[in-house]
Amino acid sequence: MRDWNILEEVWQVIQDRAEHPSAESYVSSVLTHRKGIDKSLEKVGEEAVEFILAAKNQVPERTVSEAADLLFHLLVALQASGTDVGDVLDELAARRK
Ligand SMILES: N=c1c2ncn([C@@H]3O[C@H](COP(=O)(O)OP(=O)(O)OP(=O)(O)O)[C@@H](O)[C@H]3O)c2ncn1[C@@H]1O[C@H](COP(=O)(O)O)[C@@H](O)[C@H]1O
Repeated sequence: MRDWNILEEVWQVIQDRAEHPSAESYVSSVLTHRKGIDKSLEKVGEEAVEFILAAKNQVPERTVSEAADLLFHLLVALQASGTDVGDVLDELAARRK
C-alpha cells in the first residue's frame, strides 16, 4: 500500500506557508504573488499541459514527474482559492457507488 499521507503532509506545509510566509519558500512566493490567485491557476494550467504531453508521448518518468507537479500545484491553487482539500475528499467519497 502506497503512502497517501504524503498528500496530507504537503497540504499541511502549504497551510503553514500561507499562515507564515517565508522569503525562501516557493509556496509562499506563489501565494503572495503580485498576480494573486492567477499565479497558482496559471501553474495548474501549465502543469496540466506538461502532464498531458508526457502521457500522450508515453514518457513514463516524465509522466510521473509532471503528475506530481500537477497535484502539488492543484493543492496550492486550492489554498489560494480558500478551498479546503477536506471538502474535495468528501466530494469524492460522496460519489462512491
Ligand atoms: N512538492 C513541491 C514542489 N513541486 C514542485 N515545486 C517547485 O515548483 C516550481 C515550479 O517549477 P517550474 O519549472 O514549473 O517553474 P519555474 O519557472 O521555476 O517557476 P514559476 O515562476 O513558473 O512558478 C519549482 O521551483 C519547483 O521546485 C515544489 N515546491 C515545493 N513542494 C513541496 O512544498 C513544500 C514546501 O516548499 P517551500 O514552500 O519551497 O518551502 C516542500 O517541502 C515540498 O514538499
